[in-house]
Amino acid sequence: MREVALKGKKILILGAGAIAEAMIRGLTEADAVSPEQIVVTNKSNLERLQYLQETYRVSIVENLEDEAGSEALASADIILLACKPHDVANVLERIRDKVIDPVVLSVAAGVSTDLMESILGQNARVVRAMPNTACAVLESATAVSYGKHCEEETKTLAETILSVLGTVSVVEEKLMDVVTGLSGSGPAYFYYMVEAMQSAAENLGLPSDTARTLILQTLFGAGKMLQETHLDPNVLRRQVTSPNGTTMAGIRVFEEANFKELVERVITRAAERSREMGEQQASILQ
Ligand SMILES: NC(=O)C1=CN([C@@H]2O[C@H](COP(=O)(O)OP(=O)(O)OC[C@H]3O[C@@H](n4cnc5c(N)ncnc54)[C@H](OP(=O)(O)O)[C@@H]3O)[C@@H](O)[C@H]2O)C=CC1
Ligand SMILES: O=C(O)[C@@H]1CCC=N1
Repeated sequence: MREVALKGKKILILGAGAIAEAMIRGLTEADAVSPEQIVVTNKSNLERLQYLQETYRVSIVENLEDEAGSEALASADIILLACKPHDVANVLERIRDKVIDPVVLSVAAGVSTDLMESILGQNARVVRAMPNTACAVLESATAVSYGKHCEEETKTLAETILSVLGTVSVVEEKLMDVVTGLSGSGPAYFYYMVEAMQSAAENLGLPSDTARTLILQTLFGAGKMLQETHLDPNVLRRQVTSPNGTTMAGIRVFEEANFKELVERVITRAAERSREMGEQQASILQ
């Protein structure tokens, strides 16, 4: 089914940074898309393009204005927009007259389908997605919402690609900024926690390798417990928390520092930042 939907589709990726690489790696390693179906370009960093070409065997285009660039634009079935939010309007303006009705799948934080439609023309099929870098290992938590002109075929195509890379949740577009602050940025929150646990463990005398093994397996085990038992995290937490034991003592320190409130502030601020970046792009067009 997946092979049929993606078979022969040409994917042009505008942007060659962290998320583009994670998606390329996931799609090619899962064998969902062959490297010949993918063309990547960026603004100016040729070394980076060459690295992607050598690593994943994808094609690269240095300049969208030359013959190879024009050919890549005209033949693209899907344009994956993976540049920074502040480059989106400019990039879309440059390509709009050179593409032939592709599906535009944007992963840019904050940038609305309205904005993209207003640049590309009102019939453009525009998809706004928010994956995370775990695309690289096919474990992204991706959310998606659709522009006004996406019919079932476009939705199926987008969800087929994204579901290769992990889970896909369809959400109302007004929730995309929250999703961005939650699961788009989310891996970094867990990595930050791991960094903190690692340095605490080392400060308390554990060898670095041992600390890393213990922390990563604890993180992985907790995630698997949440997924496989379907129990509420609160229930699972209580199973670890013996009366008057070590966990209770540790959690009390979290509570004294208002940890839950802090996490809410973190996600609220990240969501707000997504909104701000979208508004900055919208204001350029006014
Ligand atoms: N990193 C993440 O975890 C996630 C990021 N995103 C979104 O993905 C997008 C990219 O993020 P990320 O990969 O981290 O960013 P990076 O800074 O790593 O990459 C940005 C890429 O965009 C390229 N670029 C800039 N201008 C143009 C242009 N005019 N035409 C083509 N390419 C261009 C840059 O090229 P050059 O190097 O030559 O300047 C670079 O390859 C952002 O919008 C972000 O919101 C979404 C989900 C997760
Ligand atoms: O930090 C960012 O802006 C991007 C969006 C989600 C994850 N990284």
